[in-house]
Amino acid sequence: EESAFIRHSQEVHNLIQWLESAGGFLDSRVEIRRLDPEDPSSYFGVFANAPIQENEILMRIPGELKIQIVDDGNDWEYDEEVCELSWMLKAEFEKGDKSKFLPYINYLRTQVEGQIPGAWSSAGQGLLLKVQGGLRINGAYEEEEPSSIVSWLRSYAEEECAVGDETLDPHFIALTVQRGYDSALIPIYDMLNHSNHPEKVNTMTDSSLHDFDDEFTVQALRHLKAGEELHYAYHDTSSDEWGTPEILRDFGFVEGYPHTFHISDGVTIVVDQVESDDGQLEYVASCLNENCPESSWIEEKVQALMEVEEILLPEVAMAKLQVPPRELAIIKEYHQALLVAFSSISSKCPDPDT
Ligand SMILES: C[S@@+](CC[C@H](N)C(=O)[O-])C[C@H]1O[C@@H](n2cnc3c(N)ncnc32)[C@H](O)[C@@H]1O
Repeated sequence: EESAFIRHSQEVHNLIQWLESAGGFLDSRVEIRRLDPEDPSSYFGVFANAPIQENEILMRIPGELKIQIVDDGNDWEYDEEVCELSWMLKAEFEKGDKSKFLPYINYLRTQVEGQIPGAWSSAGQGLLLKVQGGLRINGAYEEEEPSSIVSWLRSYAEEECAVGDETLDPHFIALTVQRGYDSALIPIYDMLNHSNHPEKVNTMTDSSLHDFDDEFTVQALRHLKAGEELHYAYHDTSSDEWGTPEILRDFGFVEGYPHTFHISDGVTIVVDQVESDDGQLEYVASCLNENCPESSWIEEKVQALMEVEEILLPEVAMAKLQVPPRELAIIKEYHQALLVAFSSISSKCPDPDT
């Protein structure tokens, strides 16, 4: 009993009941549970617990369950959407039991603060900035300062989303960015985790995604095996400028391979991990359109990352910098991802002196 409770959580149970009572649907072969059912601190994901055929409907979310910005016929800018949706979320939190999204709000209340770099401790933010160095970060429309990987949230809270003198609690902005889909927060669907690995992306949504108020349908992209986790790609890394650093900024984790780094206009490094003939895992890096950065640039980056590793990581290990363990683990993963990317691409980069 106890373990079933930890596995599913009361909040998730209530969420599914709410979905069904509103005329929505979640296939009984689809289970929402913690990644590690035995660990009550692990996060949630969505799994197929029996085989499912290609194209079968996995879930249907009625339009009225979505928290969605009002379609006023205007083309909203990205930051306007994020701010508007975040204010709407705050309003629902403040309605208490009177929110018509109560089961959803109660689930979101379980989400702790500090999940994304913008909400990390200042020690964690400082260390991440050292790892990031001058590496490019993209916004919705243009390049941002590399430091915006941590500073954007505060800037949204105090500037972009402020209304007059009233600033917005950054936690609502973080929740919206981590879980929102364009102009909407979509309960249940937002329990799916991210992957951009071609073999792991296994769900698709219908075109009603961008239609206001419409019901929202998720289908199996291919045959699903029992036990498989359901994923979709939070960003189409081939068509927009969101790569591994931007996923870290917005969602608070280092994605699995393949990794993508948009390092300057028209220059993108993609790194994949593949199994070689003798069964070993190895990294294969390439530059999109064979547009590679200069070798001196790569050398500089590798050098800077080695310095961070040699000087900072042991220091942090001695707890001098007091970076919380969860943040440190993510920073180390990111550091490693960058080092792998730059050292594996270097042999393919032109040396201007030759
Ligand atoms: C839309 S929610 C997905 C549901 C979430 N895991 C939960 O427990 O409610 C997005 C958040 O889930 C986590 N997440 C999603 N995909 C992940 C992945 N591939 N690895 C690690 N964390 C991931 C991140 O915290 C992210 O900000």
